[in-house]
Amino acid sequence: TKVGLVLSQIFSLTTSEHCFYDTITKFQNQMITVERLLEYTKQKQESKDGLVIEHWPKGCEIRFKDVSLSYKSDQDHVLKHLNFVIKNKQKVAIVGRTGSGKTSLISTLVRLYDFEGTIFIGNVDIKTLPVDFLRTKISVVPQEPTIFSGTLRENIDPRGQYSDVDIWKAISTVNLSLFRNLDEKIDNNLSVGQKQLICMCRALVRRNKIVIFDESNASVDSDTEALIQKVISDIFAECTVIAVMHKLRYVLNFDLVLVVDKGMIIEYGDPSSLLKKKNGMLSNLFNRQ
Ligand SMILES: Nc1ncnc2c1ncn2[C@@H]1O[C@H](COP(=O)(O)OP(=O)(O)OP(=O)(O)O)[C@@H](O)[C@H]1O
Repeated sequence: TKVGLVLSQIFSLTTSEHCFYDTITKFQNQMITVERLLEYTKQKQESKDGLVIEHWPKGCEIRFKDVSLSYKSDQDHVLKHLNFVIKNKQKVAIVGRTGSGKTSLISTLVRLYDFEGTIFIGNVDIKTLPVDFLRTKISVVPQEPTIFSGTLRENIDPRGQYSDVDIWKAISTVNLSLFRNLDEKIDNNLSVGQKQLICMCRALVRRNKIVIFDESNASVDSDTEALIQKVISDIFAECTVIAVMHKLRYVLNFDLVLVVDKGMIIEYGDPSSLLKKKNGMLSNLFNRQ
């Protein structure tokens, strides 16, 4: 439509010519949609094999053992031989320059891509679990949260598993005061921060013990940012939390910081010690903000 409008302004087109370009633009958009759908049909199906383990995970220690990842076999690795341990209930911030591999690292935990090496959660190699089962046990709050065109209830509890009381409890915990009714349709004009808070409600009702948070690159107002940090440190106190952080203002709230660069771990330790390191990568990133 925009292309049609611009063309009509440049060439001072008549209404019928304007309609013609409008139709062409719509047709082009529909062709892109068809192209995308065809791409999806070519995607390899994920294997659903594996063994469900009752009451897994008991302890939520996460252990990466020589984990590497490349998106395509003919491309360089974006994660290179990662080895680290996150203890049960620890809160870990992952930081690094743009493109260093932070989002790729957290995507391995829900097996979004095939990686080399082993990730143990609660002493179980996650490749031995059915992928759907694994994903129901880990809550992910993505950088660009998806909000379905539906009600607040459908967005927080898509499978209709929880009571109104549980859902309201989650909403009030994250202080989402915007809503009066669970069957209210969600307006897609919500801010990124508000969408992330709705994703956090999904995590809260499911009571998963592992929460992954990918901070948005978009600007989030300071109140919402503070609220998100409070949820991570206080509300998810009993969970193991891994949070990709772009803004380093709240980095001292975390037990540990893992600094990645070019897919490798450069520093891993408690934030106050790392910030004291002269010419350390965390202190350099921190001072630059
Ligand atoms: N789905 C993908 N397919 C191919 N390459 C990808 C894909 N996702 C990320 N990459 C590449 O992998 C590298 C690491 O990207 P990643 O998104 O993990 O970095 P990041 O540290 O999270 O960046 P940012 O801070 O900008 O979010 C980049 O070179 C990126 O271009």
